[in-house]
Amino acid sequence: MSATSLHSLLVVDDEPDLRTLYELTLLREGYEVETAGSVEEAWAQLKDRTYSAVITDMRLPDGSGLDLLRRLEQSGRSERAIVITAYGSAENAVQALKSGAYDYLTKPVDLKVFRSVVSAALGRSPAARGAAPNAASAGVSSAAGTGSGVPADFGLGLRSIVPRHERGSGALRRMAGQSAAMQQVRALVDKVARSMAPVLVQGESGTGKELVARSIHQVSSRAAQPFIAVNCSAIPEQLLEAEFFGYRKGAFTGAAEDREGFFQAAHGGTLFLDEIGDLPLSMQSKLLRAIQERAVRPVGAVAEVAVDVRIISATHRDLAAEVAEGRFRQDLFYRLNVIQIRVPPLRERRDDLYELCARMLERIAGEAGMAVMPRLTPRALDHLAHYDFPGNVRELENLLHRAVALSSASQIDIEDLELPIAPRARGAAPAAFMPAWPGDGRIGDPWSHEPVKPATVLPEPVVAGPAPLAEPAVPQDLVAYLDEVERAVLVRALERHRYNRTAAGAAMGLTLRQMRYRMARLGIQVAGEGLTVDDGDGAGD
Ligand SMILES: Nc1ncnc2c1ncn2[C@@H]1O[C@H](COP(=O)(O)OP(=O)(O)OP(=O)(O)O)[C@@H](O)[C@H]1O
Repeated sequence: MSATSLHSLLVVDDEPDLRTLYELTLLREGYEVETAGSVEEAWAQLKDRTYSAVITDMRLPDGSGLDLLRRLEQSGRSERAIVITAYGSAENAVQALKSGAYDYLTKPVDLKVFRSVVSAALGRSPAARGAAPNAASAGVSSAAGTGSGVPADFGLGLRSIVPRHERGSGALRRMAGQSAAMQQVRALVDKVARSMAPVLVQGESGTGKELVARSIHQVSSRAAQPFIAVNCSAIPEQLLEAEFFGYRKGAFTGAAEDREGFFQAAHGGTLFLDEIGDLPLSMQSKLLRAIQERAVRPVGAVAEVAVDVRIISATHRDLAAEVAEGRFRQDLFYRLNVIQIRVPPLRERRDDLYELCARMLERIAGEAGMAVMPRLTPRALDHLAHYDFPGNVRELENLLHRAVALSSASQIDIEDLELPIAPRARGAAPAAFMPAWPGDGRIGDPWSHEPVKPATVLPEPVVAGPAPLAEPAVPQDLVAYLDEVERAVLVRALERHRYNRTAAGAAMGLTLRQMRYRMARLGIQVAGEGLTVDDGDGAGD
């Protein structure tokens, strides 16, 4: 018995010829197949037994495929559903996905696509597709264009491929925040992970859109397959087609070998298209075609290659407005926006700030191998509470990284934050920041070393008014700034290791020789039971 015959399928279509065609195709794949010609007939069979999947035509004599889908949903059945819709009826396809279909097929059904959609629905790995593009396998991104029209470095805009060891883990757990908004995001992630429906993640820069996309992938049945993240805005227009669809050797000057594109690299998995709103119109129509046909034609190739890819896209733009302005194709918008997840900016979910700080500080400290997790003083947290975070969670993350590097003690105070707003008069964090995190003083509590109950820290509720907007700080002298960061880190490491240079260096992956060099360069000297630091001009290179 082959592995596929473990799967039983119910095919529902009222046209006998098509029914037979589908049946034969599936039997040849090794599945066990039963058929029905109407909604009621199908339902009667479903009452008798469970199938692995139901493949149904949309138009049936006694109702529609959607009726069958709803019944399956309402009775909590485990079958995955695939709906076959008439050509060009995007509305029906979208409707089917929204009603819980795993995927849809359009007529006339391409049997290759048919087989691959069914096997994806059953959680079988698609056929191996050869190697990913070079840059892709290196997992590197480069935003530099060549300007010559010749793609010198394929993989432009390619942000990452989930490394094998990270697959199926992490992103959802990493997503912090218990605000109503984040709970809704999590619930949606869980719901949409079960289908193939395209998802559009909308939100300002740095809100966590990619984290949402990774979470969907990791929760989905595609988790063991690649997750390819692409930044559409980083790819020069003339390279887009080759980057997305690949190319054949000799297709243009410099094409010395066949190369697969993002679609082929994501085969069986998820393709995350970040900044989709930045794709030029010409590429939008090619992308639409690839999504509709589930096939791509590499530049210079004659034949198309079938691809099984789930698309998740993201944008910080209002895509509906872009459509109205004629900058984004309506039909593509319709295809991508089957399910929308909006990730709110940090200032709209201020309740999450406390937990975010706690989790990030814990992670930063863990990554840096610090014995004690640095904590925010109440003053510092109050200060953060009055900042609007135009760069959202990413800005908070960067700011905490910098603060950990700059603060010489295990507490992070206002000065270490370097926020571009003036500190308020000494006071409490506003009520809007009442932590949803249990302030129990454990390692995850960023407030202080002591167990602090919010009520004792927040004597009087203050309603957070709109915080003044300001440009994030940019150092006026980057070299001096980075030296300052490095100096603070070295001093802290030396203090932690009782001024033993070998131990302090080893803790940071430096040899004694490297440590000596850096200390000399930054004017740090061990003097008896302490340090002298000369941060003036004296420190030679
Ligand atoms: N809810 C969260 N919990 C923990 N970390 C988060 C959360 N949201 C975002 N982050 C972290 O913030 C950083 C930025 O997130 P991400 O890259 O997903 O944002 P984005 O919206 O995709 O940004 P951009 O629009 O610039 O591409 C990442 O390091 C991510 O891990």
